[in-house]
Amino acid sequence: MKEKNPWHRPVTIIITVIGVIAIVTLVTYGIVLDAGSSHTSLYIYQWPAEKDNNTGRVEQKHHCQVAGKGISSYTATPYKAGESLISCLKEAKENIPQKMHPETPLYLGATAGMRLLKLENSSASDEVFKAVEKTLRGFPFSYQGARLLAGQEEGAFGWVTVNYLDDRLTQVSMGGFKYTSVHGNESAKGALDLGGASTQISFVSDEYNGSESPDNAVSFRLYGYDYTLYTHSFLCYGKDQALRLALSGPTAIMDPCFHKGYNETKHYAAVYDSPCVSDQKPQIVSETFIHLGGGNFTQCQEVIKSVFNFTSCRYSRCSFNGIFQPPLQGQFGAFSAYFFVMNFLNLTDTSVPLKTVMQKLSDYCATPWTQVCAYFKHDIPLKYLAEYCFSGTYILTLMMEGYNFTSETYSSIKYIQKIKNSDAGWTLGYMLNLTNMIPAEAPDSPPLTYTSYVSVVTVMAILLFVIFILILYSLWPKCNTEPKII
Ligand SMILES: O=c1[nH]cnc2c1ncn2[C@@H]1O[C@H](COP(=O)(O)OP(=O)(O)O)[C@@H](O)[C@H]1O
Ligand SMILES: [Ca+2]
Repeated sequence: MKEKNPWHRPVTIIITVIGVIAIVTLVTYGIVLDAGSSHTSLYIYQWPAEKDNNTGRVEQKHHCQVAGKGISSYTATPYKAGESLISCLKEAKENIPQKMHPETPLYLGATAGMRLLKLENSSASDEVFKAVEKTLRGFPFSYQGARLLAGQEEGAFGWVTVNYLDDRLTQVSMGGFKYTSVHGNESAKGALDLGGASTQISFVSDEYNGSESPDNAVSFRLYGYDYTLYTHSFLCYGKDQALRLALSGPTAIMDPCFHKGYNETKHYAAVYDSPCVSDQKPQIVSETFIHLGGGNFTQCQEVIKSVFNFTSCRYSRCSFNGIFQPPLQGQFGAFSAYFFVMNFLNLTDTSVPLKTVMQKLSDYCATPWTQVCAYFKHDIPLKYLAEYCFSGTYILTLMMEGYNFTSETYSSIKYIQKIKNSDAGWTLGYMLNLTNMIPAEAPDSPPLTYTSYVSVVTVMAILLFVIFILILYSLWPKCNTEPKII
């Protein structure tokens, strides 16, 4: 009979131990492309493969900014919208292990730029989506669709992201365990998202159950707790479209929202080729106008106020343009362009009194363009630089006049870019929803945290291995040192 190799079993055990550790530390990935009005971003998320239904486990692994403009700008050459995504998708291939590619879900969500294009020319928007889909399908990931997000979805998923990353979705950590606790409305944080073509406000309010203006209600059941969220997306009130609204009046020539000394010849088409303002196009023969800066914060505020309509409200209370809004409640996270603009202006600290914030912005707006340009032109793209006075004034006016924040409640807003290394925005909430990552019901018993789980399995595997070696050692044939009695 053939003798068994005594090393077979330890080798098998070592392989098993490595296998167990590999399984528990396996990582799953997901990709979401945010096709915004101004540009597209690709985000890769990762999370441990084994599901323990805990919150706060998904994190952003990689971010790639697509070169060029948003996909809605490629109406004349839709195939270029698809091509523009290739380099970021290649980066995604490099950042995700090859064997995981086929099971990595890939989503693309388009927001207000494509919403406007659909209004303007729906067949052009179909062509852009087709081109984008063709490119996405050409990559080895698990393509899950490219679609237009409704404004409510954009607002609601932004809210989910912020509250998920902030660990506010009804779970608290205590001594290594996560317990479900009745957090709900008291601890949920509102979300304010400012884009180029639309802006979203989303929050929970004890005074809103969805019965008044049901179009603004989004209901979730997350971790066993029901939330009814108030959300509204204002199309045309992102900062780029709002600038067009502000420019499209008689004030277009001497613009108080631009620095003194700013003097640019612009095409009327560049202002009016958008459904937000196309009906206001002046009947003028000339193709261009001169855009002159006046650098006056107070006058700029007045111009911006004029783009909001406060005249009619058929509900108990409204924000603007006749849109219902319940009373503001709790803290708010303000992200995307809110952060970019206020961060540039050095005004992200909301514990500073609002009066001081306004004074600083007023001083900035009054700074001559030559001075601003000389100071920043090497670090900041000129387009952004020229618009920061307008954008800062727009943000404060939107918050104070539009959404009814006051000098007291202003400090409840926090300007945020990232939470725990993940960007604040709708993409993470969108993926959590589509991958069913957030369960409706809370786990029955307090589960072990992932780290504790991996530690316990590892320690047990090592212990088993040591015990096995000891047993093996005890059974090993030994030289008998005792004198043999023959
Ligand atoms: O560094 C920056 N400074 C100022 N604004 C920025 C910066 N980076 C991005 N933005 C602005 O943020 C906004 C992002 O909007 P996005 O492209 O997501 O549109 P959407 O959400 O309305 O579809 C745009 O107005 C863009 O110009
Ligand atoms: Ca956006």
